[in-house]
Amino acid sequence: MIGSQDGPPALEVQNLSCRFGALVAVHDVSLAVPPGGRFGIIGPNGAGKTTFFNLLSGELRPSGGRIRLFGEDVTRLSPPRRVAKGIGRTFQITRIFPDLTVRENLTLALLGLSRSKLQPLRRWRADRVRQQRAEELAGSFGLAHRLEDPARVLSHGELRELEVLLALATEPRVLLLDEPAAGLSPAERQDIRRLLQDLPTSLTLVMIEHDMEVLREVVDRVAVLHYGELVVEGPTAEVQQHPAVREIYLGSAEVGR
Ligand SMILES: Nc1ncnc2c1ncn2[C@@H]1O[C@H](COP(=O)(O)OP(=O)(O)OP(=O)(O)O)[C@@H](O)[C@H]1O
Repeated sequence: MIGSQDGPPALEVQNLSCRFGALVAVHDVSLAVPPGGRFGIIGPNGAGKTTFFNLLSGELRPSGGRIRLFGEDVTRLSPPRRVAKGIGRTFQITRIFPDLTVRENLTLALLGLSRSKLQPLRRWRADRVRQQRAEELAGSFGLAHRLEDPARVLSHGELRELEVLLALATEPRVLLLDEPAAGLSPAERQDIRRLLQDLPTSLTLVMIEHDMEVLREVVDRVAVLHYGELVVEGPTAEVQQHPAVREIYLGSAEVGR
């Protein structure tokens, strides 16, 4: 496994649960991801994956359990405070502003680091450090030529890349990616796979993803959620072959791909 076994895990979840009325969307889930670990979460539709992410990023409060980031209990912190502590994420539904350029979207995300969100646009442009960082980020994903284009003209694949960049702009220590390859063409999938493989090794990555090829290449361990429960967790290849997992996915192409 990538990552150190010394010290506290980058992310530790203990007995985490979330109820919506009578429905238990996440039930007593425990797992730990070491610093620099690459971790995948799979499960059929409605298994509780997005709810689990919302608990991690603070969009939802758990009904029970604990979340620790590098040993620090963040269970009760608001989403912005978790971002400040180092949890970054993308969303299944994009949060990109379509009429702003790639540069402006990135600059806005970079401004999320400070308390100066209300600076007028011309002052962002004068902020050389952030402009340089926006250019570096775009360059690292091959989006430098798109900096001055409005986000609405980007391809689906480029939008997905921009989402990852926006999350990286918050300088996360733990990055949560919600289906980064969803809806991409085979060529775009390859691009995002490469991009994810090239992320700094110090970054801890947790991603929800259906595409087993992406998972095999990017993550080293996978957890399977089913009806809100963690059914199996282990090395990607083993999990893929696990009888319980094959049964859950029986009739579905997802796990055999
Ligand atoms: N805000 C909510 N209020 C009530 N029920 C919810 C809410 N959010 C999710 N659920 C329910 O919780 C269960 C888990 O949903 P969740 O979206 O977490 O699953 P998922 O594994 O992410 O599914 P998908 O792959 O379709 O995105 C589902 O039965 C869903 O209908």
